[in-house]
Amino acid sequence: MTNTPAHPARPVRPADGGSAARPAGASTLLTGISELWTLDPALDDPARPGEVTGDQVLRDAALVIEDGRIAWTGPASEAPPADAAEDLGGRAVLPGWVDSHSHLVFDGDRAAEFEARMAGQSYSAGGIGVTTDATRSASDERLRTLVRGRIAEAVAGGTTCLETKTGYGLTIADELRAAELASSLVTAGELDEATFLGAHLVLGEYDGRDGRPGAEEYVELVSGEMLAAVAPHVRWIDVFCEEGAFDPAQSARVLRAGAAAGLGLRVHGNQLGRSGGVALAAELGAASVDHVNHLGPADVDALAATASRPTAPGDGPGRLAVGAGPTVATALPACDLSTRAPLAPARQLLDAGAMLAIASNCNPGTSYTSAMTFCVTTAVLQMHLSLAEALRAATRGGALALRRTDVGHLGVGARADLHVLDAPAAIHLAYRPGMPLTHRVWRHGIPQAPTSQS
Ligand SMILES: N=CN[C@@H](CCC(=O)O)C(=O)O
Ligand SMILES: [Zn+2]
Repeated sequence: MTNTPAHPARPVRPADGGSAARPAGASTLLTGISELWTLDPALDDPARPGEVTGDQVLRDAALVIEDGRIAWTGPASEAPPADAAEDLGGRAVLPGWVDSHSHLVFDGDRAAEFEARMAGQSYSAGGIGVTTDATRSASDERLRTLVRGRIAEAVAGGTTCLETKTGYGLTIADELRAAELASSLVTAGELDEATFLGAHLVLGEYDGRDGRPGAEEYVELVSGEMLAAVAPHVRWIDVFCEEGAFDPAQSARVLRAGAAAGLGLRVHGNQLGRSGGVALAAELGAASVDHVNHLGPADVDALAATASRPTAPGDGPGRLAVGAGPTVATALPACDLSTRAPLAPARQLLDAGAMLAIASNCNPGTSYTSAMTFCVTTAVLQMHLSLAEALRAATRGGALALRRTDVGHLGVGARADLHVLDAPAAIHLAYRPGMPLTHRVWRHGIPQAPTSQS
């Protein structure tokens, strides 16, 4: 197998600027696909949940996009006619990455903090306050421009489904502003999921000294008035359950209030130590617990035990109920490297039977990158996952963590979110680390701006 596509991409019919320009109902046939990772859930093996089966990867394949959805996949020799066609030149096609964990609503960077860390300092939650100051000072317009720029970066790297969190406002007004921004971008189809993270840090203004309110009063605010203001704009609530942030009792209080408000639960847990976040997430039925660097055997067992929890239909097409199903363990490889933390034991989690996702955790403190491809590469090279395991975790795994069935795979009816590689096989993602392998991206069936020479 060579490391270049079999032949250059060649439009079979003239490029017309994308399906956005085509009439509704127009179909596009993509051929020249050397390897098509459909990861079609209809072909899952019930005896091996969480694994990629042979039928879920097609060779010499084709697919049809219609109305922003996958309308057909199969062998190229059996491809049906379509209104337009494009030859992808012998490239591999994957579902777009599902990045189930990012913090894109912020201003400022923390390069100096990062540099100090590379010189030996350890990460602590306190830096969140630095970003909170910068974010509060940013105008609405500036914040929107920054977030949209970060989304564009993520999409250029093959991400087509993106969650993001509030958490750098930490007052009612500032958290509401971040939630409204995220929610407006979800409505516009630029983001996919929005999460309330008022429980990110107890700022110094809640130190309980000299008549100032204390941490418990902040927890009261987050789970009361702040939650009430933000909840209409988000689907999820998250909490940073860690020493220096929120302890398990405080975290439980916030999460229970979120659940009572109809939100799904997410947890930042066991990042800096055995914080109790994993146990809490499993106990409360969180959809995901993220970081998971410091796990004891009981944590691994608790996550694995949730894997058989059934999901339930949600309140819209492509959505599952937020409160049913496994607690997905979400590894954040770029964050682990950027904080010089022990890598999350993804191999051990998979071997134990836990559900796994991989996400970027893009944020200015611990992981200033949205490069999901880098995360997948790292998971293979450093966390000892197979390419299929890492690829699945960064697509289907993320979708499960977000309780979505419309993304993370290319089964018929799925959102037409495609990641075309400048390579004949997906293993090149790990075989050629760091190379710009994203050739083309389709999101909602719409081709995005080309990202590499064809
Ligand atoms: N750990 C908590 N929150 C972020 C970091 C936030 C920051 O340091 O600004 C994370 O997921 O790593
Ligand atoms: Zn995070």
